[in-house]
Amino acid sequence: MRVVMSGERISRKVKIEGGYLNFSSAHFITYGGKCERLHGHNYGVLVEVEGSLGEDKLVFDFTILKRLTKDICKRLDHRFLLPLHNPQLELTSSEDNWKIGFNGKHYMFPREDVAELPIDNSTAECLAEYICGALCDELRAYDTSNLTSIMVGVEEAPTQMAYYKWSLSE
Ligand SMILES: Nc1nc2c(c(=O)[nH]1)N=C([C@H](O)[C@H](O)COP(=O)(O)OP(=O)(O)OP(=O)(O)O)CN2
Repeated sequence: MRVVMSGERISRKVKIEGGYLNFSSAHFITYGGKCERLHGHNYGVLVEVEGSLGEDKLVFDFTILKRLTKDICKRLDHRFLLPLHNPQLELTSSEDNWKIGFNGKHYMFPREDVAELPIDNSTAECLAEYICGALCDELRAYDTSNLTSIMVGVEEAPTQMAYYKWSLSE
């Protein structure tokens, strides 16, 4: 094993990307006082976890990380991504439906087709933050004492991606 010199810093990370780490969903965002038309994306997700080596010489088990992330993707797949906290949208729910209004335009979605998300807007940035939070909740069941950060990237298209990084310690 290599001797670490004083002042040297080692950093390690594991990354999962591709495969089933994706979801195909409908959405629109509000921005610049406007509301986009309803459309969809084939979103891709990547996760990077930084930290030191644990007892088994893993930063974190890829297999577990993939399964947890895949499960979160499944909850979003083939659904309309509803940002529950968007102040520009008028949201009305009934037992079976969500009605969404913006400046006199209205959409109605069956509840079962909707992913109700506690976010302000379904931008790639907010989706990355949501997925990161959901992943951190799931990771509570595991020993994460060696981890220093978790980053989630959400790709709307190969040309555009947003990241959210949560640092667990300095
Ligand atoms: N930083 C961000 N910018 C934009 C986001 C976002 O989430 N984060 N989202 C959008 C829209 O949702 C839009 O769907 C982006 O799609 P895009 O493919 O860019 O739309 P265009 O039709 O303009 O581009 P084409 O490449 O011609 O398809 C906007 N910005």
